[in-house]
Amino acid sequence: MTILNRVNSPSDIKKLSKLELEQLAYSIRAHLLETLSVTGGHLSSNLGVVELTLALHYCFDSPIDKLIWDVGHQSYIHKILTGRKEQLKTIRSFKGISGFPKTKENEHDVFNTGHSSTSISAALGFAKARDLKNEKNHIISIIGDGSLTGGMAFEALNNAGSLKSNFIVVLNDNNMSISKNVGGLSKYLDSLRTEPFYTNFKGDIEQFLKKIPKIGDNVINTVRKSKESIKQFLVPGMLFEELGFTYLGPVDGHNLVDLIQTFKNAKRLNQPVFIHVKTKKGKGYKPAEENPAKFHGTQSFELKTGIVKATNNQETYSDVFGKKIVELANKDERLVAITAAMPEGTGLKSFSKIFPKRFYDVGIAEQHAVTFAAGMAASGLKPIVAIYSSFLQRAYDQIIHDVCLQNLPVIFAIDRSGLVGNDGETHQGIFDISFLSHIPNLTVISPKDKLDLIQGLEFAINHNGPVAIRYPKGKIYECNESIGMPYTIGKSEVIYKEKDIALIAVGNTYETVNKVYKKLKEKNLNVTLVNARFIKPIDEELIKELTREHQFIFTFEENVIDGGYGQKVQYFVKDGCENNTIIKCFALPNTYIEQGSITELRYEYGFDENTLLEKINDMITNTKADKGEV
Ligand SMILES: Cc1ncc(C[n+]2csc(CCOP(=O)(O)OP(=O)(O)O)c2C)c(N)n1
Ligand SMILES: CC(=O)[C@@H](O)[C@H](O)COP(=O)(O)O
Ligand SMILES: [Mg+2]
Repeated sequence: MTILNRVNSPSDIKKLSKLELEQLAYSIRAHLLETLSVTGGHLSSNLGVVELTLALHYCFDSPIDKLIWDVGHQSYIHKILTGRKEQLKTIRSFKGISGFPKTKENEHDVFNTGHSSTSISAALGFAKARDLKNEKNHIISIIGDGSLTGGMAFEALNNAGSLKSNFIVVLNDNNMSISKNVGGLSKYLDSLRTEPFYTNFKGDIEQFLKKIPKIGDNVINTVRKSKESIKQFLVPGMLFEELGFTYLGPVDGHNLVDLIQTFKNAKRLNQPVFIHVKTKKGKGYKPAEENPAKFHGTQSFELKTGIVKATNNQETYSDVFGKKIVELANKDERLVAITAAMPEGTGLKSFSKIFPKRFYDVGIAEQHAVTFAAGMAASGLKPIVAIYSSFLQRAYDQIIHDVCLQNLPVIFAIDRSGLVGNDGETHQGIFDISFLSHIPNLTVISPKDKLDLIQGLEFAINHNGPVAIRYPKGKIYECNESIGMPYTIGKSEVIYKEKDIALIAVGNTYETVNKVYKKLKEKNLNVTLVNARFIKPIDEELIKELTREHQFIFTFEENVIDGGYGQKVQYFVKDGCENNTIIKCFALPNTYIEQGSITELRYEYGFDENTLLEKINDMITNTKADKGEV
């Protein structure tokens, strides 16, 4: 029986001795590793915060005190300590527990997260509300060094410094985002971590200077004249002090005694406190310590060796995108690539190695990435900004105000469009068609397969204006019937042209729709099959033509129904065509879609081949019956 068996809630750890806490940290790591080696998940970040989470729950009284986890991918230990250790095996799975904090899941999850850099703002909101209500509790935001590169974190720090009550920001600094952290701030934090002098310096500046032979007295005299500037040199965390925080640290984030002492001190201060904790990403598991990025978000793996279980090395959409832009960059030296802290996920790793001077990782700063690209485009370059669909939501105004209003030739490579699966609500890329397809000047395309993605990127590079090209997570689809029709703006790709029933597939839905098409053909129905390709502008000429010869047009998209492609078609047909063609849009409901595998979610939301076929058949039969045709 391990000590973890005795821990079912945070109150159970408050009575433990130092030795027992250390044993508990060991048991938690073992439990985490054993479970995640089967389920997969965000391993490295969680291994790095075992002691930090233990110390937080030891010192504070959750859920009265509020622990707000930035991104929340590192909240697994918090989940283990708050009654969910058995459920950990269901993490990120359909109907299981979420990989992020969820208020509906547990009272200790006080604020939902998933996207980065929100925790300080949210915590400050809690703190202000507490003060207004005259309540007495502690509010703690726990943010990583990667997430601190997000602008929102600074907006919140700037706002928080004036608070006159207790508010704690814990910086979990492991020098890593998913990949190595980037930028000036990271260097600044690094300087605080690497100078042991700073770490130990707590005393009187003058006492210290006196110890320096000869130089000391002179320096003191100068210093007396300029107390602030010497503070600048010698007080660690001056940046945070200047923002109005009391800076504590750096603290060894794997030393429970130091952590507990620091949190106890921080609790006593009636003001904003910034605690700088240094941790090692992947701590306690050699393969993850050696390669934290690989185990940041991992599939299942063999515990002994750290070998990630076979994914058959399947080529993904991100891989194809990454290869193609290297090829395009070889031909066009104006092409540059930008990522917001996702070089691996977006497939830009090889580009970064081949063209280091034309590659920019700007940190977790999607808004900045877009406007940065706009500046480059305005200077004659061809920037490609590769951002996941859900993270691009952040940069809505920058897309409109900085890029599209000026009709600048920025290419938005939107990865993870559509359902992404296990990350759940915060990460599903199901809003991009709706939030992009009404923006003037922006062309929006959604390729159906590998060849189409390649052609789409060629089109985007040659187009003189902003283009958004969206493609999904996972294995690339190669369509045997791919005809590779050349790209013309606003023209769909007609794969088979008949009469009566038209199926128009948007992007990745083509794979399933193609199967539906074949089943309908087996029933000797007359079916037209179209790859929409352009979401904006839509192919009005084709749609007009289809309404003349088809009783039904069915559209398919992995996007919420409102503001989607199907509604655009419906609107156009109502407004611009004279026939009575029935348009039925297959899309996702206007809701937040939980976690699960992509296949499970497609079943759940009726997007699998059989359900679609059934619905289409029913619709055809009912309509014909209404018309007295059967
Ligand atoms: C807005 C946004 N952009 C990108 C991401 C993807 N992302 C998740 S975790 C992460 C790295 C976070 O680094 P850090 O905060 O230092 O935490 P660590 O993983 O090092 O523990 C990134 C880039 C995200 N969740 N949200
Ligand atoms: C926590 C987070 O936002 C990322 O780690 C995300 O889970 C990455 O998703 P992919 O695994 O699809 O790259
Ligand atoms: Mg980090």
